[in-house]
Amino acid sequence: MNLLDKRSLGLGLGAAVLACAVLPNVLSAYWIYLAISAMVGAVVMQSFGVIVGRAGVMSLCQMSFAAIGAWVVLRLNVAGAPGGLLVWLVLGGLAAVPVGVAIGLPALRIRGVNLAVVTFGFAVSTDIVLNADQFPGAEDLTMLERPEPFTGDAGYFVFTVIVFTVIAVALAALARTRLGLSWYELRHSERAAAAHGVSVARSKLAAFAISAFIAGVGGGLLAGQLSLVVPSNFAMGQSLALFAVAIMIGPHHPEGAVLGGVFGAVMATIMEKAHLPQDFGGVLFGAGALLALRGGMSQTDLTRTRKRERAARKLLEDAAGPDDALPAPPAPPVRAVPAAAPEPAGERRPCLDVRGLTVRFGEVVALDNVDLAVPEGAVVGLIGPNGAGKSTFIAAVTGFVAGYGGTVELDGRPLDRLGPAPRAGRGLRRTFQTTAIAPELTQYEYLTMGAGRRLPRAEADELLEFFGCPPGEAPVSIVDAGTRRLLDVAAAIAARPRAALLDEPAAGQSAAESLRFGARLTEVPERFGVSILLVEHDMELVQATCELVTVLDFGHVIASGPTRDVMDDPAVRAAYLGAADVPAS
Ligand SMILES: Nc1ncnc2c1ncn2[C@@H]1O[C@H](COP(=O)(O)OP(=O)(O)OP(=O)(O)O)[C@@H](O)[C@H]1O
Repeated sequence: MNLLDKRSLGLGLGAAVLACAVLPNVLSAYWIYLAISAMVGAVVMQSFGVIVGRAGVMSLCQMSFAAIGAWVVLRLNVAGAPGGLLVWLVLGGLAAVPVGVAIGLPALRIRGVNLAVVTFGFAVSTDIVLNADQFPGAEDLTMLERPEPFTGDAGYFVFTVIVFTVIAVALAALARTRLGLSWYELRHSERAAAAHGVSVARSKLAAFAISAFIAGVGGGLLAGQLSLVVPSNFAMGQSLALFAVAIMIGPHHPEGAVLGGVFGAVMATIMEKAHLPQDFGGVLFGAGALLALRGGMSQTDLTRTRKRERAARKLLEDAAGPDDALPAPPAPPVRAVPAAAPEPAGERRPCLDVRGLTVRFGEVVALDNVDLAVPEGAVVGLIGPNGAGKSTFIAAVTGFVAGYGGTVELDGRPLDRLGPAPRAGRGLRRTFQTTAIAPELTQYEYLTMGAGRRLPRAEADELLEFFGCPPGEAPVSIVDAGTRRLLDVAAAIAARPRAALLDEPAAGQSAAESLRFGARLTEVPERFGVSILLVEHDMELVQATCELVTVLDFGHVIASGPTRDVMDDPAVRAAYLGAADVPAS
């Protein structure tokens, strides 16, 4: 846990203790009631924080999950079930989970506005069902028994703060796990998450399940507050308004969840005092959400990211000394061939073996019967003009193209029936031409994500230094585009795959940086045990780095073999490189 996280946790726990000690003694009964409403709202906000704030999924039915939790708690109360409110809250949350998973299933195929429509449809259906009957206990006015010593309103406020804090601590711990980090990745790019071996389906369903559980607990807490709840407590309009608050504030951070809860609780009072219709509050939330969407970040994300950036900049300045902005990365010597190559690459066992790869996009034949092998411990180049099929090759080999012809084998095992995440799990990693790294993550977190395991600091530091990236505490948001590509490569290598397929990793770098990167790349097989396929337009980099090269043109292999031979091939020079562009070999 870094210093900022520790400080945030300490501050949060301190604030919770202070709120419990002070507020019940200074607030009037009316304001204590509102404070309970704010904390109940904050718990529901935490559920938005998981699904909307972290996973970036547009869910408009969180109040429906809350209604399930409330219903279960009230039913257990009426039945006089053992355990009391605390146990009933957990059962209410658990009852919402299968429904959350069922609602999450369409999210595996659809996203964005279409998914929002599906979840809103569920909210509407729940509204209809709830209005058809009363909540348990409403008919004979059965009051809900709160647990000792939280029976009074002041005590119940403390109870809600405790529940909120327990969930906040659990979520903070979860945020540091692979699942928690994968939600941030999903929010920015499902493809990038899959390339890191994340099962997008499992990760999304887990987000729905956990957020439904928390919303169910929130609904149960509301039942504990009111005893007699009515369908309008969970109306679809509430889900919509709270969704807007979530987008605006960012309830995936505890302070955002509390702020959202407070807004929800006091907005009606503020509107009343301002002689405005209550629905006007929803309009304000909507306007705030639009502003946040335009800015690309919620308010709490913005505040936290700025704080992290300030701390990281200071770290960088301290590391660089007075004269340099960034520490100069060590420059390993340029070598054309890995030192440990025991025999020419062409004669070594292929680690990745692709045979007869054919990909069609409608009438376009992007790849036609392409053979390519990456020998164990080699750096192999794949070059060709724009549109030749290089990125398609990487996409198909790593499982991002459904229905290709030919075979892909890693260490002799066929991968053709597997999707991207299992292929990554088997040891086949890739990077993308356009990086989509979540800017909220630190570099350490991103490397952990890529590694797919707990990454010791020393190992992460070694990787970052090796690829010339800033210190690991630096958030991705302050890392420039060129360095992000290197970070992407470092994250792929962190997984220690058998082979990494790199799509133009040096794009946007100066000639000197590119050569320095190439020098590092030649060391990768020996140092990290990873064979490399390098797609590049920079011919100097390819010549300095690759033992073997394959040239594609219009989806066909026009040459393949040792780099020097291929570069000297008149057909290659004529068809692609243009003799003048090729440095003399
Ligand atoms: N999803 C797609 N749908 C339809 N056509 C596609 C798709 N992806 C790629 N293509 C086509 O396949 C061909 C190969 O494209 P690809 O992006 O693989 O080339 P490339 O060699 O990587 O080019 P560049 O160097 O510009 O990245 C092009 O004609 C392209 O228009």
